[in-house]
Amino acid sequence: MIKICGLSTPATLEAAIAAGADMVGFVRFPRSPRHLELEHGRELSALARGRARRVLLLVDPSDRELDEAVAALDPDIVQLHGSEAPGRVAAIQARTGRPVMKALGIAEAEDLGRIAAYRGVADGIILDAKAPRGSALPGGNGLPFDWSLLAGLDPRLDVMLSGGLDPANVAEAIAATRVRAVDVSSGVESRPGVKDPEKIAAFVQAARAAFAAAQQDRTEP
Ligand SMILES: O=C(O)c1ccccc1NCC(=O)[C@H](O)[C@H](O)COP(=O)(O)O
Repeated sequence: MIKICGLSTPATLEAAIAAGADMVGFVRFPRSPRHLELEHGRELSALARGRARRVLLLVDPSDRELDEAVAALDPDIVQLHGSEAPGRVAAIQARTGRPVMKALGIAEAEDLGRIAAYRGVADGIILDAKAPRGSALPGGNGLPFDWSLLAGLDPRLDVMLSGGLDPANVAEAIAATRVRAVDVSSGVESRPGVKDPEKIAAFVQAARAAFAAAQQDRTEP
């Protein structure tokens, strides 16, 4: 699974789909350079319908914000990138009728302990770099975390790796962590909020090759 997050123009959305992205992410967070107004989000999401899984990213949404955004973007998946507790994740699943992925910020080994509370509740877990103190954004900061922290993770736990990935490091990240899903935003941009079609294509190509190599390693006797 490859997710390109923070898409905000038809051209870059088309570039992500043409490159073979499995998921495309749309951000609703007013402080973000990737924030989409509802009508803009509705148009972009409609372009991707049936071509890639559309992920609506929200941060601690109220029920009203949730309802408005889901009605406009009609996402296939909701991604929660704030401090939503497991009970709120379950409530959002029930309210929207959509699968919910929960992002958890990771900086040190003990942060991985939070996975247990969401396992069996969230439909997917994204491990992202914890936002630096004082950062305006809870995600999308272009910062990696220490991938070696994932060495002890239960291999049956399918997580999506995020944070500071780019076309040059995604293969190393996949080889180091053995994840089967990756997520990128800043690493395929020319500046904050501006996606670069060439970087998107390079990222998807590098990730696909690395997934294929990892799969071969798993199946070889
Ligand atoms: O991308 C944003 O602007 C954003 C804003 C608020 C919450 C989350 C946000 N992005 C989350 C993502 O899904 C990113 O893809 C993820 O954090 C990785 O970002 P990056 O390190 O920039 O690749």
